[in-house]
Amino acid sequence: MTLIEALPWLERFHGKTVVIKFGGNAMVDEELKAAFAQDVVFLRFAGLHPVVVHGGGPQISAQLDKLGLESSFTNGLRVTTPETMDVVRMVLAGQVQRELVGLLNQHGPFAVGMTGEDAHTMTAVKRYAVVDGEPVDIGLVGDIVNIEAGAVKALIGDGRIPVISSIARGTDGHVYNINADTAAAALAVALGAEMLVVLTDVEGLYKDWPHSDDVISQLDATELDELLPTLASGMLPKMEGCLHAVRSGVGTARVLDGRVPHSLLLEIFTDEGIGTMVVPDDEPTVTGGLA
Ligand SMILES: Nc1ncnc2c1ncn2[C@@H]1O[C@H](COP(=O)(O)OP(=O)(O)O)[C@@H](O)[C@H]1O
Ligand SMILES: CC(=O)N[C@@H](CCC(=O)OP(=O)(O)O)C(=O)O
Repeated sequence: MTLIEALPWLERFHGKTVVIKFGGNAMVDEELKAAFAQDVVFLRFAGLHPVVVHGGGPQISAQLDKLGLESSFTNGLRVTTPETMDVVRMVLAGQVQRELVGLLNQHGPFAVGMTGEDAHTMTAVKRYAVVDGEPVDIGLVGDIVNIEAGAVKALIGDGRIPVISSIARGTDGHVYNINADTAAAALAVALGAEMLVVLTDVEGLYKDWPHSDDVISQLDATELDELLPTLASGMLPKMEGCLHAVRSGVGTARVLDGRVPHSLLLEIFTDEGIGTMVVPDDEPTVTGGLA
């Protein structure tokens, strides 16, 4: 990458909000985590407004395991008992979020951690999984029904980098566990973000997974809508989130390989788009990272 190649992208994205979802599977490697923190701080210095929403599924499962508690998933969502919820809250807000805040703040006083509970940022209602057309009770798993983006916007306005755990306050007094992809997409919409970037542990959206590893480099909302019923659990909330985002005003939604060091910078500031980019329906086909 030559530096000058970045100029059109710097011009285009200056002052724009980018919501980045950092997935639990992409955050198991120490060097990758540090490279991710560098990229996010780079975006901040380049004049963009990065906002991080993080997951931590593998880390929650590991802690449950240590405590002798079982992890079980229905349609990719963790069955969340009150006991499980305590562990989810402890691991996401107390461990994963703290670690990301620490890594970002090695570069300056930027990151401020919060959960969706803070300042009523995320409000949820109970969500049921649907199995064979029937609703299934999966405990304290929530669907976001409202976002109060004021606190996040105030942090952005103050030059900070918000780091948000996917936990929401319920209107019924409970605390809800939210899939982090869903939370990131909802926040991107509420912030009117230019871009939603989902970092994960595969190259992007595979065409015919698990039979082939051909990555779909670009598709529009209608094409994605048609593909959704064929997707398996881990990818489903990601691609549903991307679809919701581009249909609700977010410029583009991208799924990137978090295992590639600096994939975030490569995607945003170079002409070679990597991973999968979802564009709104009326967007002309483009090459590279530009949408
Ligand atoms: N069509 C697909 N393309 C790519 N990955 C897929 C697809 N369908 C299912 N997957 C699975 O989804 C996983 C990513 O989801 P997940 O494990 O929830 O990641 P994260 O922890 O980053 O949120 C991949 O590792 C892969 O096993
Ligand atoms: C309801 C639900 O399933 N919540 C997720 C929240 C964390 C998450 O989404 O983490 P990843 O992005 O690393 O998968 C969970 O408990 O695992």
